[in-house]
Amino acid sequence: MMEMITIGVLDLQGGVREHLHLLSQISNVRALSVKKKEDFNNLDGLILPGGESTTISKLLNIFELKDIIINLNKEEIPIWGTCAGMILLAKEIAGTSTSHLNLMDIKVKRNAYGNQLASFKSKKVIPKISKKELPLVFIRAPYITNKNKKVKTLLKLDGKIVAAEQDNLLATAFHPELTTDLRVHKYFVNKVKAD
Ligand SMILES: NC(=O)CC[C@H](N)C(=O)O
Repeated sequence: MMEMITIGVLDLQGGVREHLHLLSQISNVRALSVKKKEDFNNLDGLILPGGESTTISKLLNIFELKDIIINLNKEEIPIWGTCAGMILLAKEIAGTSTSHLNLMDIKVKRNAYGNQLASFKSKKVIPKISKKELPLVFIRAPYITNKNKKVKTLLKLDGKIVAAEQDNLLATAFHPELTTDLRVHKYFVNKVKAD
């Protein structure tokens, strides 16, 4: 029998259920919503969902969860941030001197597509994930404006980095959990298994 792996989805605000729903369709994965300190014990991977990064960050402080997530990263547990989750991972946020978890060597611009393009869909191949196009859903999305050499670009859209990876960390500006396509979740699951 294949070993089960446990993936937590940070459940403070935002698109939690959608991630849990997609993970529940992947075999040998136990998906949990995590919000209390003890929920973070024995996780093999963690997803930081989309939502509102400043709100999630405030709640992380209130529930004293930042150090717990920073420690998971020290243990090289795979962590995937989607949209607001990517902003939480970033070491720099354009236009402000604050950052949240301060884990990934990226600078992000929030709401980077402005009002007119606040939400849009696209399709692109992400060679490291699949040879066939993936559906991409962007909602008031950030993109990555700068990164250092440790960060590998997975996808650029119109010249802007919208998916990247740094060791155990994965960041996507878009929302695979709002599609029915499991490929990005499976990619993350494989990252967890390889860990
Ligand atoms: N869909 C999203 O997660 C949007 C992110 C949001 N604009 C933020 O800055 O936190």
